[in-house]
Amino acid sequence: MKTVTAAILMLNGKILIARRKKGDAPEHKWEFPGGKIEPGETPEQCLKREMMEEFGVEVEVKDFFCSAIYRYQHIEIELLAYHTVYLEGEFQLNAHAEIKWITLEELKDYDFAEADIPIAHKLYA
Ligand SMILES: Nc1nc2c([nH]c(=O)n2[C@H]2C[C@H](O)[C@@H](COP(=O)(O)OP(=O)(O)OP(=O)(O)O)O2)c(=O)[nH]1
Ligand SMILES: [Mg+2]
Repeated sequence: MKTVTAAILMLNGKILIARRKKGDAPEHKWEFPGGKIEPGETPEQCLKREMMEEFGVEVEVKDFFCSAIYRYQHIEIELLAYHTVYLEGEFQLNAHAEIKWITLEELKDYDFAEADIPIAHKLYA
């Protein structure tokens, strides 16, 4: 099982969501950005690194929010979601098709990766 981190990033009352690229399974789905933990990394270090790699922004990783385990056809992942705070940097799209800032109410209108659905529900509840 792969452990994957995901960022819950709120700014000005909106939450960041990112759409996966074509060819990047689960392709075209929306997610809370992040990525796989590398050897020797804490989840917090991983998420800070991923936000820099994927968007060129600095974040501070705060409290753990929730986790979800999901088995895709080729990979089983444990997704660890953390609250994060934006620190600095202009958002660049280094790894995603697009990003959006949406209200929590709007989460239900987006087609999220299966593993993210419980996280989105918990945020909206
Ligand atoms: N980061 C992230 N990955 C997710 C989410 N939901 C979900 O199913 N995944 C899956 C997709 C992948 O199978 C796996 C990790 O994806 P990833 O593509 O972000 O990994 P990574 O940034 O480390 O990228 P790479 O080095 O593997 O290219 O977790 C999510 O909300 N955030
Ligand atoms: Mg990623």
